[in-house]
Amino acid sequence: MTRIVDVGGHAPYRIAIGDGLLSDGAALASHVRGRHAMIVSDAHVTPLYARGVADALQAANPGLRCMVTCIPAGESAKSLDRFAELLRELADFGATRDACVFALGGGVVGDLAGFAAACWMRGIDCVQLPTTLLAMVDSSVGGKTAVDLPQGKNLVGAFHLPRAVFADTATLRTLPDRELRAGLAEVVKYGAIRDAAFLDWIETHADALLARDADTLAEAIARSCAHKAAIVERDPFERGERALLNFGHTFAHAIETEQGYGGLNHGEAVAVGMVCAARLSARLGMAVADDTQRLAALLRRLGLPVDVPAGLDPAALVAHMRLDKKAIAGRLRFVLWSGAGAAQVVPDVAEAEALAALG
Ligand SMILES: O=C(O)C(=O)C[C@@H](O)[C@H](O)[C@H](O)COP(=O)(O)O
Ligand SMILES: [Zn+2]
Repeated sequence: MTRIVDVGGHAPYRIAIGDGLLSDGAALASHVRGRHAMIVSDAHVTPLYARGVADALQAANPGLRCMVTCIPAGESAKSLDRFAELLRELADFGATRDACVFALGGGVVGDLAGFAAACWMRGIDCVQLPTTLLAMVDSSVGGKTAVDLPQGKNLVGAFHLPRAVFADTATLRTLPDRELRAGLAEVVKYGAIRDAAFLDWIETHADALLARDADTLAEAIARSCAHKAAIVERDPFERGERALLNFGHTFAHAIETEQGYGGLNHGEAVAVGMVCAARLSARLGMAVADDTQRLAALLRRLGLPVDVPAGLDPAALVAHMRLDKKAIAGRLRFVLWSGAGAAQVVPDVAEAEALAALG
């Protein structure tokens, strides 16, 4: 069974979630307007799925020229250097404005390939083919594309909506456990910020999610995508409510940056960040400490970290937070929590409070 989530707005597109979608060459090829398809993938995913996608595309459209380009696995590939390399490859490939980039992989591939598609000839089509849970429930949807700088995560990027998203849930069978858990952190985020019943559901289904029960995972993906779609179609450029999707991310990005993108992965950092944000909310009187305990307990149960890694300099973390994209006029803004299902953006949080929330 394929689940569909439609994302409305000025350039609507469809998210398809189901088993075997990467083999559906006709569906994939229907999004290619011209003759060039570049499949961008990483060193883990390329050997598993890239040839299959290229063959499926070519079988559906024999006139198509397909190329596969492979980037190193891991967050450090989300760099300006890799970005420039992809642009050079698009040039060598002779990609014209009707070319299509297929981003086959996790969040790093999606963000990097999406950014290259956003910039090549001022914007070409991009189809997202997420192969990690995190990319399926979050990064492949909504059009945020970016690379990191040593000074901060996702600091250079563009909003560039995908033409379509195909989440082939068969790929989750080969996903390392750590990556599965990272994706669950973003799933928990949706329950935390806007759906108390979904948070209950995650608690009830935690074991099934960890055991990769196919139906339970597909339901979690579809419900997460529906939440994200509802927000990004109303606020594609993060002028308002989209910032709620950044719950936990001010702390998370600071940790990822301070660790040089080689420590916690994004989902793990978001887990820690959400607990810090919940603690901060309790300190500011918005939430009760029990809610923080409940969130931390669920994340722990899902195998995620909840404490800031030892040895990180709190002052350095706060310095990174000042370059957060939500900050205004140098003042810290956080997405804070009022308990299950409710969050809001709070401007001008005192540095001392942010420091204390690190735990
Ligand atoms: O789509 C969004 O909006 C989000 O904030 C979702 C986040 O989970 C995601 O990590 C996003 O890439 C963070 O964006 P940033 O603007 O904080 O760099
Ligand atoms: Zn995130």
